[in-house]
This record gives sequence, C-alpha cells and structure tokens, in this order.
Amino acid sequence: MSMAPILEVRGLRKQFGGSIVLNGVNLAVEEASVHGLIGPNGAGKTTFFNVINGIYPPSAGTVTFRRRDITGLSMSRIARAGIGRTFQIARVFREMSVLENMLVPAIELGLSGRAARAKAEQLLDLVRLSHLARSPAIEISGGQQKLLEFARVLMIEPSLVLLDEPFNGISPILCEKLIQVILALRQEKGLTFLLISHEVPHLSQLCSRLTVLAAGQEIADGTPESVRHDPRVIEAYLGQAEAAV
Ligand SMILES: Nc1ncnc2c1ncn2[C@@H]1O[C@H](COP(=O)(O)OP(=O)(O)OP(=O)(O)O)[C@@H](O)[C@H]1O
Repeated sequence: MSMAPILEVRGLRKQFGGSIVLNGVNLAVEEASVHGLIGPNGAGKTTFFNVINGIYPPSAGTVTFRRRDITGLSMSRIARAGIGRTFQIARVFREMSVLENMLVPAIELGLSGRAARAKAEQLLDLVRLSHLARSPAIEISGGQQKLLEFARVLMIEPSLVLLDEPFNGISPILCEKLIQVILALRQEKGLTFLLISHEVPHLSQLCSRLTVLAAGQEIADGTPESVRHDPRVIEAYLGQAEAAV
C-alpha cells in the first residue's frame, strides 16, 4: 500500500531581507498521522507554518496538499483547501463570547445558523469549554483560549491541522484530554496533524514520526525513538544549551 502523503513540501526556502530562515526544507506528512515538528528555538518552525498556511509566500520551493500545488496561495484559499492552523499564542476574538468565536468560521463559510450552533456546541463540549460558552473570550485563561482556538479550527472541517505549541499553558488534565481528542480525531475521522511542540513525553505518546528542524533545515526524520538518539539532533540541542549559557 503506497499512499501519496497528504502534505509534501520540497525545497522550501524563506528569506527575510538578507536573513535565510528556511533553507530548503523537505517534509512529507502521511495522511491520518500525527507528525511532530521539533527543533531548537529559532530553528524556523513557526515560519514553516506561516509559509504552509499562506501568511508568507515562500522564496522558493513547493507545497503540495492532497496532490494539489498550493504554493503561494492566500491564507483563505489554503484554509478552504482544508488546512487549519492554531497559533503559539491563541488568536481569539477577545470581545466576543466563546460561542460567538466558534461561529465566526461558520459565518465565513455560509453555514446555516442552527447547524453551525449545534456543531459549535458539540466541539466546545469536546474541549470541555461548554460551561464557558457565554463568557467573553477575554475572561477565560490563556490555556482555555488555546482550546477554544483548537475547537474553532475544527469548525471548518479541515483534513490537516497545524498546531503550534498546543500544550503550552494548558493544565496537565486538559493536556491529557487534548491528546485523547487528537488521537480520536485521527482514528475516527482520519484527520492529519502536524504539530510543533517541545513536550517530548506528549510527542512520544502522539506521534508516529518526528521531523527535526535546525537552522532552517531538516536534520533528522523518523520515529521519536530514532530521532532522540540521532547524533545530529543531540548536537543541535547542545549547541542551543551552550549558546544559552
Ligand atoms: N517576519 C520576519 N522577519 C524577519 N525575521 C523573521 C520573521 N519571522 C521570523 N523571523 C526570524 O526567523 C527565525 C526563526 O523564527 P521562528 O519563529 O520560525 O523559529 P521557531 O523555530 O518557531 O522558534 P521558537 O521555538 O522560538 O518559536 C528567527 O530568527 C526570527 O527572528
């Protein structure tokens, strides 16, 4: 059985002025997998997401999603093609209630009021935010805002979800819940996840495959176990520890 990867990135480069942040990244994500993207601070992980979901056009390289070339498309077209994304610091509409936040993507997609609301309530239940549905988003914690953003991304029924540090600032109990939700969505709906995280135990629990980015290039790719013992990976992280001293 050989299936084409759902996402295939080749030779991706991103340069800001004279600074090369992504220097020819290659990465393939298998459909219905949970794939981790790790690497030292400043490696280019968030920039990689920013290029994949259309915040910035790449300087060179190609992005293929479900066999379709999506390189350089706008953010909204990439979202409509089926790629959802969350941010390191959740981006929620702070003055709106939690439920209203959930309805924004539905309005953009033109879903009917009643169906959208039922779906929103079901997803809020999934991330245990139902009791806060009427609270203004500004009044819930940063961790709860991240869960809200996660649930909101699911409103557009993406087939690939990019998660940037989904566990940061979330209580251990909700982390465990989020892990179970991700695994269930993969198992039951065939969703694919690409996630940036520094949480090694969570990554080992979730991911069949990890890609390690350092200085804008992928330096290792494989199972969490093989990557952890890769000398290039150890060296990349040691470099960071020395730099921090
Ligand atoms: N819009 C931009 N203009 C100029 N430089 C940028 C821009 N966006 C990112 N960079 C630079 O790219 C480098 C990589 O940043 P990025 O946030 O992608 O790394 P990261 O691996 O996600 O790091 P962290 O783990 O700290 O979030 C940094 O040196 C950053 O300053």
